Amino acid sequence: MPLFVIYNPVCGRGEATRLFNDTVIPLLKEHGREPDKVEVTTHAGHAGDLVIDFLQSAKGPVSIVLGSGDGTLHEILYAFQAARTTGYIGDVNLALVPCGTANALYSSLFPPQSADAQPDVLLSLHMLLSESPSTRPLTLAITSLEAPGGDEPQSSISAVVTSTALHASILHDSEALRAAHPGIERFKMAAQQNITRWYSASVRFLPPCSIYRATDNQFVPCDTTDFAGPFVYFLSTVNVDRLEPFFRITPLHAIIPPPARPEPPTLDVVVVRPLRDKSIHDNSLDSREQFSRKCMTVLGGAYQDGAHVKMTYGEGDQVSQGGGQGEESVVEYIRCRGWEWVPDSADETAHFVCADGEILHIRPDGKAVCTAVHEVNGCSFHVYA
Ligand SMILES: Nc1ncnc2c1ncn2[C@@H]1O[C@H](COP(=O)(O)OP(=O)(O)OP(=O)(O)O)[C@@H](O)[C@H]1O
Repeated sequence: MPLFVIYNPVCGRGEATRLFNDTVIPLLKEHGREPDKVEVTTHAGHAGDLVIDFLQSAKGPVSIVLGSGDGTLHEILYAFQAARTTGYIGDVNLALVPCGTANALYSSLFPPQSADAQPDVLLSLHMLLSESPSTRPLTLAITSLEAPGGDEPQSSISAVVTSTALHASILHDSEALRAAHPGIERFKMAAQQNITRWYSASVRFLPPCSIYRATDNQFVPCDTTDFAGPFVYFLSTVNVDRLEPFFRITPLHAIIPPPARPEPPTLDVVVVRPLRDKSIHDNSLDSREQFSRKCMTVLGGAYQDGAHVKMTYGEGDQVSQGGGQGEESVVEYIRCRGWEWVPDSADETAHFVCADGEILHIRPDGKAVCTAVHEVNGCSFHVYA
């Protein structure tokens, strides 16, 4: 199978060049796998062009060793989506070498054992080099931004996360902090800036659609697929149970995995709506500050191995950890084929959508429609794991 090696020299802490020259390429050669091509990205968007160029010369399935974070993978998928016809129909098999900041996909496939242990970044590559390599198919999420006026919708694609509300605002604001804070602390700083904000929008989930019931630890059919706002948190993932090695925001993806192909692909969605809290009666600053404290506790549960999915509204200001019978869960955890997010025209910040770190803007009176798919333009993606 043709082998392409590509890495982003500036992602994460800028260590990919050393890792590839000292370790990855020598390891491939030791195993008799001389790459057909080795490329280094030189600018944003370059990875997509390089991969499409390589595939145009390939006849069948290819293997790609990708040294990057999730953003570079997003660019490759985006290039496939934008190209419409790449001339290539087949499988792309990726060996991920995590070099980025968050590495959500890699750390979901290979969860770290402890925060102290140095992560092994070569596990996907070792699988490619093993005698019987196995791969897992990726589900992709296509987001279309539709607006009145008949213009062709703008669209994007994710292999990790598609979000609105707090998470999209955090990603939007954290870009401005990237130069001064290259590590993941910039996400926490941006979270502080946005934690009291509520987002006015309505949502429709696309079937099949089920909701997690913590009391008996299973998904059950949704009573309704229409959710009214305001929202604090609205985030969907594919392929991952975490966005950082220890931020396990959609843990059920791993604990109760979605059905395998040929079943329709699904997204896992985490929703927090403040007006479900019986102690909140209005959207005054006091109420938003009161709710923000609960929200921090609940989202902090993602750092405790995904404990947030079982948290319930307790007495007054309290959030209960385990959740008692009859207590309302704070998080609504939905598994569905897709969703439509319709922001209120007056709420500017509700118009941001994040697709694997790329920030999209819903146009006035428009909406975002996100749908899970198995392939893009005749091509399906797999990762060695
Ligand atoms: N040579 C380059 N110079 C500047 N930017 C580049 C270059 N090559 C790629 N890029 C850009 O770097 C961005 C960041 O890369 P990537 O997302 O892979 O890493 P990250 O942001 O550090 O990690 P993560 O996405 O896991 O948080 C990509 O979106 C890409 O556009």
